[in-house]
Amino acid sequence: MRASQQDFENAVNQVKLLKKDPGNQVKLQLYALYKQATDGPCNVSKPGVFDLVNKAKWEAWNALGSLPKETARQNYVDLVSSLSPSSEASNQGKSGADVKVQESKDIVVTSEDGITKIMFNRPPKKNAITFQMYQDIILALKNASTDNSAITVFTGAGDYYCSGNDLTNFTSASGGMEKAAEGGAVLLREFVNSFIDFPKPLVAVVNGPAVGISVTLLGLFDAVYASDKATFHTPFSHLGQSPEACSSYTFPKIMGSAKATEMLLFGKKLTAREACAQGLVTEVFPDSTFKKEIWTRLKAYAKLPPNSMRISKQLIRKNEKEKLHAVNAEECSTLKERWLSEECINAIMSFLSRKSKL
Ligand SMILES: CCCC/C=C/CC(=O)SCCNC(=O)CCNC(=O)[C@H](O)C(C)(C)COP(=O)(O)OP(=O)(O)OC[C@H]1O[C@@H](n2cnc3c(N)ncnc32)[C@H](O)[C@@H]1OP(=O)(O)O
Repeated sequence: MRASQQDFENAVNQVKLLKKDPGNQVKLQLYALYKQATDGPCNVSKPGVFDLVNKAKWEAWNALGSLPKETARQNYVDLVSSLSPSSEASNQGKSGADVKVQESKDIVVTSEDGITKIMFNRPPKKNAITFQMYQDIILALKNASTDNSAITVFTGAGDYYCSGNDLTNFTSASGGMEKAAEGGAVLLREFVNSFIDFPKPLVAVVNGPAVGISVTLLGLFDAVYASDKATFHTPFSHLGQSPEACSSYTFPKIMGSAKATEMLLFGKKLTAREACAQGLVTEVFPDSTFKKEIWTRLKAYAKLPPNSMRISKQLIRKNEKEKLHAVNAEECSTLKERWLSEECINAIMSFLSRKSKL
């Protein structure tokens, strides 16, 4: 539900009652969202180089670009609610530990050391993504885009990074396959849009095998670090499906069309080192030292000036955004048809009756 003007005014009053100083980064974000929600895009000239405080405020406001007033109002309300007395109280006494910022069973979101971590947490099902998890991730990314972290990281709990879409999503949905396919396409489009538009550095820490949509999404990440135990598998033809998450565009661009064809059409599974050689993965680490090395590195990256990283990402992504949104829309409408095809229904039934495994 969208935040009303009254919700916004309540949030403005709530900020004045905060017992704990939320820190400069959050205060700047609150200021920027407030100005955007009330005055719209930044319309004043940049303060001089020695006017440090006003310059930082101006930069935070200006970084919001043409964000609509209603979205800024909503983000302000969400940010304040994450700082509310109840979350203040629950965060107390937890220094040194990850602070949980979103309650959800299968997606765990924590924030510490300038890093918001979003973890697939369904190890008994190899972290397969349910409809609820797609929604939880959309919310987690929305919150992470305005929280006080510098970078956002995805990883998986247990031995898998993620086994892709939960293949029971369609068969267990009420209202029949057609309705489920229609709803699935709308959800998928919104889900992928939230990756296309995510404003901060987005990093994947791929701890183990990755399948389907958890692989295709990597083309929208800014960096991908993998354990040497990770594998990358997109068996869309085996499943009677077609590529998603803009991979029909990003994969040929990243690895060339011949290599992308082997993955997206023929379902060739890549090792971490092969994926690195194709440019899908940034760097591979031995599994024994993976976690230690990667978190040390990410904590150092998270100390870099956050506005600078965000602005650089914006420059890199700016010219691609329109194209990515168009590709996403087309892939989703193609998939909606595919999910109703005999090829796809047979493949899912076959998996569910345990006749087939990847
Ligand atoms: C609405 C948006 C839609 C977006 C569309 C995206 C497309 C895709 O993501 S396509 C990719 C879909 N994923 C798969 O096809 C993977 C299917 N799973 C497997 O082939 C195997 O489970 C595995 C190779 C991942 C692991 O094999 P392993 O022998 O090690 O373990 P299992 O005993 O098979 O798995 C344990 C447990 O987990 C369940 N499970 C694993 N993956 C999925 C899945 N994707 N969907 C549903 N359930 C999954 C598996 O059934 C087992 O459950 P039980 O213990 O209850 O039998």
